[in-house]
Amino acid sequence: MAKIVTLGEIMLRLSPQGNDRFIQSESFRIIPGGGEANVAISVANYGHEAYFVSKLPKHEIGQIAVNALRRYGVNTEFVARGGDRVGLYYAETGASMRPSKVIYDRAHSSIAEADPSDFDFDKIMEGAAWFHWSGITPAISDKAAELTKLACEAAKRHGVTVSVDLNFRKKLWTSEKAISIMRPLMKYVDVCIGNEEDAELCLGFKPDADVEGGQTDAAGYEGIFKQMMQEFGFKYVVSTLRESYSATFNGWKALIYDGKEFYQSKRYEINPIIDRVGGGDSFSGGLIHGLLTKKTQGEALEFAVAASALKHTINGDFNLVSVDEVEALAGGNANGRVQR
Ligand SMILES: O=C(O)C(=O)C[C@H](O)[C@H](O)CO
Repeated sequence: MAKIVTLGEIMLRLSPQGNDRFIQSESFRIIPGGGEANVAISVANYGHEAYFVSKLPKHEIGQIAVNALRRYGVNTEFVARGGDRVGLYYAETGASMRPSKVIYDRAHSSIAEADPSDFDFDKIMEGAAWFHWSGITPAISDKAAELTKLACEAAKRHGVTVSVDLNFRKKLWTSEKAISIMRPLMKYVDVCIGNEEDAELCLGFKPDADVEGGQTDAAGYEGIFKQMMQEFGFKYVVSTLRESYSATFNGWKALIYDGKEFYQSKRYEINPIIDRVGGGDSFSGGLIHGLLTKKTQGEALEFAVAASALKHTINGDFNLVSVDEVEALAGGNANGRVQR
């Protein structure tokens, strides 16, 4: 299996019980998570040598996050320790027509204030097959954006495949700022993951005209994918596609383009959704495993979309599933019966 490195922030998610609102809560559950940490845990579950790179305080609250990574087999040797703050976010789970809500409390976290001297990126990338980051990392702070660039440069020096999940977060930066930082970073990227909204807000691509009811259909993606490929020369452009036409219909599928063929995965109907946070990250984790181990882009995508469909059934950010469980779903052998 391969050495896979991810860079970003792991936070503590503070959530009310069940569907309670923030203001009626007397206690919050602590759930560790963060885009790139979630990807590291996914690939560790698939048997890879996963390394998460970040900075966390030395105190016990920082240790909660380190322990969460170690519990699932992620190597934390390159998590620098120091600074004062672990990023927090509060997440309220919606119900029916009431949407879920996130409030960040992450400014001045240790990773937001980390310095290049906290990391030896050449050592980190040595022997790695894959480096993954997301648009959340450069959005955290200018210093974190600089770290992202240094990590990408080191990855390229060591011949490491680089993937990005564009992951636009409007509470962290504006589209103008995102475009100015993200576009120059695309020259390091081999595999670009993002929906049409991310492509517009992070990279400045305008969606095609055939957007129906606010959702671009699979055909509408072809134009955007072609433009992205032409401009940045990615090896693959990939997107998940949520088809939610009602509160109970949660269609979930994905698309991949290698510059020659568009492949569209099968669609899963996920009902009920237990926790959608981390759904995109579980897709990225599955895609990395798929592209590293499968023969075709189609097989890789089917693995990724099945992995992320399963994530929606699990509480917390992490996709705690094995290769066999994902293969069973992707291969049509999962029937929801008790496994004895
Ligand atoms: O929004 C973020 O910055 C997070 O990393 C929180 C969640 O873990 C992430 O959004 C899941 O993809």
